[in-house]
Parts: sequence; structure tokens; C-alpha cells
Amino acid sequence: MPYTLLAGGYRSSIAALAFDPAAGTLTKVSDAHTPINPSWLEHAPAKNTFYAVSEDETNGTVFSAVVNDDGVQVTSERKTHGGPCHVHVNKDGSGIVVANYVGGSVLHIPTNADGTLSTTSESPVLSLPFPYENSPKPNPARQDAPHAHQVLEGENGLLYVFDLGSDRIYHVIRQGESGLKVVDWNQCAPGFGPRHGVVSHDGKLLYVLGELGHAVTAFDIPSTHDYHPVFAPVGIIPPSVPEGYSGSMDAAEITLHPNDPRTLYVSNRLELDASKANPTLPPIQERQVGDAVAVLRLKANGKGVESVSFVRTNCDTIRAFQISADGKYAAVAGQQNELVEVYEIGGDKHDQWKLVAAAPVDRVTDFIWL
Ligand SMILES: O=C1O[C@H](COP(=O)(O)O)[C@@H](O)[C@H](O)[C@H]1O
Repeated sequence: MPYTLLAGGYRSSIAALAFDPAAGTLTKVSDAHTPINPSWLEHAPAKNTFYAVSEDETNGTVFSAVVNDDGVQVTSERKTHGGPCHVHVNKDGSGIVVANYVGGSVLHIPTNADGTLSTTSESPVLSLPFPYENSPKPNPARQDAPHAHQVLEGENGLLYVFDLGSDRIYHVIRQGESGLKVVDWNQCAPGFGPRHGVVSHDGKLLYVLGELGHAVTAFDIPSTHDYHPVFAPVGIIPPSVPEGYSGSMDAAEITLHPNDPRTLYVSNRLELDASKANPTLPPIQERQVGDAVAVLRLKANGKGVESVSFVRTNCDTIRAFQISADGKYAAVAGQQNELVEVYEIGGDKHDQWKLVAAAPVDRVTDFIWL
């Protein structure tokens, strides 16, 4: 059965790609104009409807869109009052919450029954606290201010807001129709830079990816700022990167296999630029063809990592990868080399990926599988 993928990124359109597993083909069927830099996409409850941020450091927006045979059509758009990088869709279908990386804030916008964004209502912008305001920043270049990077929903509407700038995952609740309030947080190690996370299948653990720490850790659910991680950070840099080069790499995406609570995938970025970014170190001799996805095999109780292996792709700078809902395929994009690849996921631990289709698409930073 053919699959459809939508690909957004640092471009001014969203591409619809048809993936036919039987034929081994990935074909661009449309590429419809949208607001600039549709860099993150999320499904809406209504079929063939989705939301995306339009990433701009000062004039960011979020928009709703539908997709049909003619491609993507934008149906509504709102300002986010910051530079957005992620949009979350409330589980109860009541609205969306945007994470503004630039501005370090979150904003709730209710949605209408047809999936469009309300034009009359939104929460006040919730600016995240900044614990490093009057103290040395662990990573001054990246932690100059709060930087909200993802909003993830747990149970009972609790929102986890990953703040790369503050080394915290804020716990945020909704108040009234659309207010937002910080009620607690999980504290990561200084300089960890929490970017994205995922809740374990049983809902008991929050796995957290540190973009700046190049590692994964986890917190109990529920837990408060007094809790320590349930395991120390486990690195995700491939062995092909010699000691000392990791500082110029940025981890990006984390996801669990949908049918296997013990297999966690994490993407690396910028391995191909590592020599250029570290001119004082001896150049890396063995040049890779693309970045690697780390496969973390979790312990049976989820509270530790048994092993880390790597899948080598041909994609340069993997900001985007998404697993199909049936768990059979991984779509991976190279933001810098204009390449989208689809891998078939095999092996009893879902750690064997076989390249089955590819297509050129420029500057892709996120997908959704329809
Ligand atoms: O510095 C910035 O980084 C963020 C995040 O980019 P990413 O590639 O690490 O996801 C971006 O949203 C923002 O526009 C930019 O100023």
C-alpha cells in the first residue's frame, strides 16, 4: 500500500511525497506554496488537516492547512509573538501550543471545529523563567536566554516544555480557556540543552535528548525539580567522530519505535562538517557519507540503556526523521544535502535499517506521515 509523507523545512512550500514500498519509489507529487520556513508539522485531529510553524526569528506564525490531491492549502494563520520552532496539538482537540525558540515562550491558541485557528482568542504569551539570568551560562553561545524547543503532553493535560537555554523541562498547565502557567520543572545537568523528549509507552518515564550534551537521560513521571534523572546521560555520538569533535555536533530528534517500548532512536547532525568546525584539531581522515541515527536499546524496565548502535545514512544534518505509524519505515532528511531517504526497519530489536527509496527534496527539517 502506498504511503504519503508531507515534508516541510527551510523553504517556502510543503512537499507531498508518495512512497510505494512495492516499487521502491519515493516521488514528489506536489510542492505547494506556504508561509516561509514551515519547519515543524503536526497532525490535527481532523483527517488530512495539520498545523505548521512558519519559522522567522521576529515575525513567526503558526498556520493550519489541509492536504488533498492538489497538495497543501493553508486555511488559517496566526502570529506566535516570537520565533517558533515547534507546535503541539492538544490531545483533547481544543487547541495548539507553540514553542517560541526565539523569545523563550509558549502560547496557546484554541482551534475551531474545522481545525482552523481561532481568530478571536489566545493565551497571554508565557515567557519562561531564566535561572541563568545572573549567573555564568554553561554554554554562553547557546544558553544566552530561555529557548523553548518542544511542547509534549503527558497525562491530564500536563505539558512538558523543553527549554534548551535553561537546562530545564518546565511543567506547564492550562488554566481556564487558554491560560498557561509553570508549576514545576525537571532539572538537567548544566549545559545539557534539553531539546526534545518522548514519553515511554507505559507513561512512567520521560526520555530527554540534550542537543548540547549529545546524550539521552530520563526522568520519572511524575517527578519534580527535586528529582534526579533515573539514569546518567548516555552519549549518542557515533564512534566515527574522534574525541574532541563532538562540541560542533547538534543532536536533533528522538523517538520511540511505536511497537517496541525498548527501542529509542536519536538523530545526529553536522558530522560531515566536524573537521571544518574544529580547525585546530587534526582533520578527520575517514569521511562519512551522511549523519548517523543512534539506536538505544533500553533495559526491560526502561530505566537504563543496554546498548547503543548506529545506522549510517546518506543524509547530511538529520533534523528530521519520523517513523511510520505501523513501525515499518523511517523517513530521514538531510537538511544540507537536499535528500530524503526511506528505510525499512527490521531486526528483532528494530535496529536494522535497509534503504528502500530516496528522492531529492531541499532543506527538509520535519515530516508527517499521513
Ligand atoms: O538559533 C536558532 O536555532 C533554532 C533551532 O534550530 P534547530 O535547527 O536547532 O532546530 C531556530 O528555531 C532559530 O530560528 C534559530 O535562531
